[in-house]
Amino acid sequence: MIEVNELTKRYGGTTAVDHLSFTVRPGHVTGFLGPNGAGKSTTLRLVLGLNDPTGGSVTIDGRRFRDRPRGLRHVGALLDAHEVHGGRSALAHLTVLARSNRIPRRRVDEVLEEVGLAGARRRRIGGFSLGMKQRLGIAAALLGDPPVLLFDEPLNGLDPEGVKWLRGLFHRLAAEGRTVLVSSHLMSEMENTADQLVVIGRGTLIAAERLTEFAARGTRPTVTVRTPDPAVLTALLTGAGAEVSRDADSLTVTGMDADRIGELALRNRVLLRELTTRTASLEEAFMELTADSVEYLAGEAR
Ligand SMILES: Nc1ncnc2c1ncn2[C@@H]1O[C@H](COP(=O)(O)OP(=O)(O)OP(=O)(O)O)[C@@H](O)[C@H]1O
Repeated sequence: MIEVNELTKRYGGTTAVDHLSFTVRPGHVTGFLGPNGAGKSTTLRLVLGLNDPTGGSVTIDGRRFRDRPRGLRHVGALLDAHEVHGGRSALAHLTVLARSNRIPRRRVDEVLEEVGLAGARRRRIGGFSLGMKQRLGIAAALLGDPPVLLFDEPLNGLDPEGVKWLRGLFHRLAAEGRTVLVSSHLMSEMENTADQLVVIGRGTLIAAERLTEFAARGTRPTVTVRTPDPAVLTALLTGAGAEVSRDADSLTVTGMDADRIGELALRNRVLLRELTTRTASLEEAFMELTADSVEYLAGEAR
């Protein structure tokens, strides 16, 4: 279990992580989501003890990561796929890691096979594509067969087949009872990957719940109605407790379902030309929830 407690990290005047608290449990794939600059990478570095917090604490199974001997056997992490020695082969890179963590040599062959790099094991990493580097980073994370795994934007650079494979791997690792934390800035990437979510914005917690709970809360359906009598229908709907926004002959209604809108219209002899229920996508719900914490907006002053 990873416990993040009132974690804070400041860089000069920038507060990257701000009194952040959440728990990541074993047996689940937990998606760690937030827009660019939300503080995801900083948090993962603090979990791994690569940086010191300004305040608060992080523990893994009750202990700080750096207090553990042979770290890779307890926590495996992919942080930055480019942080590898380009002159080495995949085989040499993993062998060095295995030796320094006292991991048996046979694990190197097993993880190379697992991530699909067995055929490229003797090639220089410098010539690897981004997707291949991601696979190598995943191999390194798996090397110590650890119960806790952290992945920072692991789907970056993978082709659709690679994404499918990695999702399957995450599910298997979680089903084996491991703790799996996967960061992304795209809800669409997490939709079929994670079953738990931790959402942050500007270094603070926005949501920590099951994906299904997030979906139920964030994707309130709206109904689009077109009518030649928009003013009359708007008055009827708002009178019955719905929220209505109007654009010419088209109304967008929340807080009332299509069946009830249809009944109200019929009873009051208002002609309808369209009655469409629309459920916002998870991605839209995520964007709405994090809108206030997006740091860089293209072409728009905030
Ligand atoms: N070493 C550093 N020195 C100064 N500021 C930093 C440093 N590392 C991170 N920051 C700042 O902290 C904030 C959070 O950055 P972080 O990389 O953790 O976000 P992120 O959620 O991982 O974003 P992304 O999705 O873009 O990778 C940003 O404003 C960033 O500029």
